[in-house]
Amino acid sequence: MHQLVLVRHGESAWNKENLFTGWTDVELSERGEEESRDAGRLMKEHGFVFDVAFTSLLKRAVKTLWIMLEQMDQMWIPEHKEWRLNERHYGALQGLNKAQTAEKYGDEQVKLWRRSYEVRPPALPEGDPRHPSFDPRYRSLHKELLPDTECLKDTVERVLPFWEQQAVPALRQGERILIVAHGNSLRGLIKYLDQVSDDGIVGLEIPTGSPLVYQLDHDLKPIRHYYLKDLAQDG
Ligand SMILES: O=C(O)[C@H](O)COP(=O)(O)O
Repeated sequence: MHQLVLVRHGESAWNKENLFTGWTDVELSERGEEESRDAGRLMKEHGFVFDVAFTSLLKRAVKTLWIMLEQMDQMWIPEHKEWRLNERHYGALQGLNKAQTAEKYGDEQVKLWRRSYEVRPPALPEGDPRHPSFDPRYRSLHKELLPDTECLKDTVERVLPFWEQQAVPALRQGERILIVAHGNSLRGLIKYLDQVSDDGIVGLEIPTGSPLVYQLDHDLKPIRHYYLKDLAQDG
């Protein structure tokens, strides 16, 4: 059996303000830092030990990882920062308030943008300074890889190469891995792991800062998954 733990970053400053975030690089809120400490303590209490960690290039995920590793006294393990684990790119919606956007475009349209599989939000305008091509952290990537908007399908398609080329080899070597990412990049990975349908994924929500444990069989197929908080509550 293989161990995989997925954690969505703790609450961010823009989660708190209910703003579309995507690739915007925002800090954790104080609550998000507390969630991260609690998650690290919980994993330590349950004896979780990791051999390698993966996270995105966005500080809300990186800091969540660091805070949890510090609580577990495992800051020494190798960590890999992967653009492919970044949150789904929300295009021109980034920075807009979700409630105000729903008032302007309607709840149904916003739900489609947020939770459907193949509906992309409006793209960033050409030359928008927020485009990833202006961000030095992506300078080594071919421009056609850099999104100006993404639907969940797009996100799945850029997360899966990470899964196949980075996570699978580590798991097959018996390494216990921790992945700290984002609500939608994790929805995309979970869709693949659990073979969730395009319709079924609409209802899947990932809470912030809550370790989700996957037990995988020899073929890396999920045997079971559970939130560690639920296990703790069940005693
Ligand atoms: O990018 C964001 O706005 C959040 O991280 C996730 O937003 P969502 O839950 O609206 O997809």
